[in-house]
Amino acid sequence: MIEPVIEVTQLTHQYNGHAALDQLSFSAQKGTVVGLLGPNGAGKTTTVRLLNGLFPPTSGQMRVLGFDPARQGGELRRRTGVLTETPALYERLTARQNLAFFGTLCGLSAAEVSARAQELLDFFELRERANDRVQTYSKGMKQRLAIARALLNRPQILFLDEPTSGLDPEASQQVHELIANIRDQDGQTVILCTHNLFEAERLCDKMGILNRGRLLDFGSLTELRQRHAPGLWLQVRFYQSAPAAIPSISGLMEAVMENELTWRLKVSEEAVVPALVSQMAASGAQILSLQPQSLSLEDVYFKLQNAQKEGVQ
Ligand SMILES: Nc1ncnc2c1ncn2[C@@H]1O[C@H](COP(=O)(O)OP(=O)(O)OP(=O)(O)O)[C@@H](O)[C@H]1O
Repeated sequence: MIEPVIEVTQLTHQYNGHAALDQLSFSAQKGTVVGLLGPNGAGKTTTVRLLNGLFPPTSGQMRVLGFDPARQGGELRRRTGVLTETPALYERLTARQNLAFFGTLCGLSAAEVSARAQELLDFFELRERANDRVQTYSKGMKQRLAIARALLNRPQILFLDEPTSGLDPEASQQVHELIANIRDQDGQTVILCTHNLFEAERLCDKMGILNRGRLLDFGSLTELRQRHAPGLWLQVRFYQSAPAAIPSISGLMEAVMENELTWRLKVSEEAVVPALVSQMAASGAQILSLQPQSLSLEDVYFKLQNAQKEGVQ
């Protein structure tokens, strides 16, 4: 079995008696992207701070890369990289000078700093502008440089807090590709805090959905869908005419007519689909197309958040 790089059990944190995190439990495996999703104030940033040992939790247990962050924060932080919501870069220095400065702070030698900076400038496509002051960069370039800064020490875990906030779609897409590359090429674990559900759906292998410090659920999108929105919707389009009746096979949960030639059918699982198609064809139906319609993360997310609001959870 693969050892988790992060293991959190019943983690609770209060600021001045106010609970920011309440009994949070989850784990993250090496080489995966794990998302922490939730509205403002859900507890995402607090989780990142606790996992990096910036302060101890009120209660609960954590292991990160085998360390106890509350007691071994310094050792742990040499092996993690953090991009905060407001990344600190020196605007009057160039990208290369910024990387050199922060690399030296990480304890890299002059030769290591220069080689690593060059590697990162290439990877983040900043080479051409490496000797220009950061104040002349676009927001997307600054964000790429900030992620490069977080990667200087070759961290085993990279924490990214809202890495695409304020970026335009092109710059966001570029950052998404970089995050996927970081996981795929270097086998690093990425903890991604985000409000952006499209980003989470695209990048995360597993995700935790938080609300006011409570974890509403944790899993892959497939697992979350199975738990909170079971079944599979199919859109079926017929050629010229729809059948008078949709056959009642076992596993067909709902049938809704969209228009004369289009039906939406909900089945319990994919395995039921071939029998449904055969029965419809046997009854003379001419099927033009059949399109499975997966629920998006957004559908699942709002189902969970709304259930929480209504006190169902
Ligand atoms: N230093 C602090 N002192 C007091 N309360 C705090 C502090 N930091 C965070 N909180 C509170 O803890 C709760 C969780 O905040 P946190 O910043 O962890 O949430 P978040 O999910 O990262 O939110 P956002 O998406 O807005 O960054 C909020 O109610 C917040 O007001």
